[in-house]
Amino acid sequence: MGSLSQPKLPVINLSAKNLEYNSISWVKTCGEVISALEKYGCFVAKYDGVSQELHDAIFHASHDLFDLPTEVKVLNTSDTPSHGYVGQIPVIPLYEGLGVENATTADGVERFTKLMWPSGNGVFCETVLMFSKAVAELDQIVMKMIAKSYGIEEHYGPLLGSTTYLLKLIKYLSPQGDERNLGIVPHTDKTFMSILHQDEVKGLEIKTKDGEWIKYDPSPSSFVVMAGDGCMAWTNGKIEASCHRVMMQGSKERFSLGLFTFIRNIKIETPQELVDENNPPKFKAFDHYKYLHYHATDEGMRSKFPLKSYCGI
Ligand SMILES: O=C(O)CCC(=O)C(=O)O
Ligand SMILES: [Fe+2]
Repeated sequence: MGSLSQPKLPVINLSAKNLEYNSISWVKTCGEVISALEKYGCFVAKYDGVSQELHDAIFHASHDLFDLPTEVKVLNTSDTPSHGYVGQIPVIPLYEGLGVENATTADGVERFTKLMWPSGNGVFCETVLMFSKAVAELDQIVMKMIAKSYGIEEHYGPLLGSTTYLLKLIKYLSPQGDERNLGIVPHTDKTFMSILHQDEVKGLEIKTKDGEWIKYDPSPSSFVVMAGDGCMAWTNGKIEASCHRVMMQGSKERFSLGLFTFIRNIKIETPQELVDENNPPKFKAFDHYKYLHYHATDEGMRSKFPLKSYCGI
């Protein structure tokens, strides 16, 4: 495609008021969500579950967090690869991230807050919990739509019951000089679903199936809803995880947030409804956390398509 037409991601209104379950507008929106996910593996959701005040508060909280000394931030460790503190990585020197595990529960957020601020930080704790819960609702709206569209609603119940939420707070330094610098290398998320939100500094790019990079234009009421490898396996590849990267430019630092879902205790397994002679099964049932550990091995990191290397049929 020529440079005249800037490709854009579909924008879909998922605000609560026009989304009564199974209403005419719900069914219509459902169709838009599925076609966007099948085409791009992601879309931009307009969502009013996070107010402008909460948007301001969460980025304020994020600035406070990254202002802490590195010795404190590295205390955030995790048994799961890339769930704790990630920073000072030679291939992505601009990137720093901290994961809050079980971010939709008071216990999870309190544990993280206590680690970072032993004497407490009530505002941080409340803000993170409120933001995570609001964005988790958006995830559940989208998941219900996927399940309904594919006629696999009965399989969504157990999945929802086993869903855990990781909130990742991310900061990118501005590149030195005026080149475009890689903030994060092209990848697909190893999550089930990812919902990304950010401040006004651009940089997120999504690759289309034709290999073009779409530049995301952020706003406080916009969220990028993106399928991860887990969703790809569950839907038998009908929805592909989208490849994305962050390119940093200019003199401003960039702050972003990802609410990431993972499936604990049950295997991710393609429902029989999505398998027939024209659609043979593509992935074996697998344990999501074991997959995350596999991805962190040399073999997993070298693989061009780790989901396929791990559990492809
Ligand atoms: O910063 C962003 O917008 C994207 C972050 C990302 O892709 C990730 O953490 O997996
Ligand atoms: Fe990502």
